[in-house]
Amino acid sequence: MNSTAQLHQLNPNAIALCVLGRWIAGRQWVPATGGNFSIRTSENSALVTASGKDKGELSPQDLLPVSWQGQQLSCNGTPSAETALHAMLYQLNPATKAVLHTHSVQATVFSRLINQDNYLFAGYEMQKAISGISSHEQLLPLAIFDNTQDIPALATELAQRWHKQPLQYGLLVRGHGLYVWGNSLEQAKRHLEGWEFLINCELERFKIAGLP
Ligand SMILES: CSC[C@@H](O)[C@@H](O)C(=O)COP(=O)(O)O
Ligand SMILES: [Zn+2]
Repeated sequence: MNSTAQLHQLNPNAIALCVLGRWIAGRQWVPATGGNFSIRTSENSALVTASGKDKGELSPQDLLPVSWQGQQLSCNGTPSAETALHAMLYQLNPATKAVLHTHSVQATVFSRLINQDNYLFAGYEMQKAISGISSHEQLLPLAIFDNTQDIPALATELAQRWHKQPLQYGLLVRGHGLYVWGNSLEQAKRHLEGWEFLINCELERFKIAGLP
């Protein structure tokens, strides 16, 4: 490992991200090496989890320095297979400091029950867990994208949709999982819990009231 990589991994946020990974894994949201995480280190770089790692057992050396120029990524190692989506989220909003991707059963099932490319949450106090939302009466959209193994294509689609309407700190990939982000690691964690809570509420409601 070169000295720049070692310096990045001494970043206190790198340790905080490893700790958060254990917390997320404890909720069964990253089974079987699923999911990936990153924290921004500069305008055009981030530490990204190495591909194929158990995200509940990360140590700082599992966070790889990645930099980007548009869709061009560079890294001395094999970062997450979904790094292009992280890089796109950082490029779409310079304030974004952390990105978390999870594979909870609930988010995965919910994403398969919704055929539209957006689902509107309304009426939940917990919508206020998402930054910018101040009332349960405010509509809160969650964007849903079809899954693909072509992650650069998904990143391009994300950018196209974002330019029409910026997303609200979360998106679902159908049959795959949830992405959340935030202006700090703590905010990204709050968005993760918030979106998971809202998705669970709607799933419970569908069981009683039927699908929308
Ligand atoms: C367990 S397969 C899941 C992967 O295909 C992918 O969706 C994922 O989230 C983890 O990939 P990774 O390359 O480890 O970041
Ligand atoms: Zn994934």
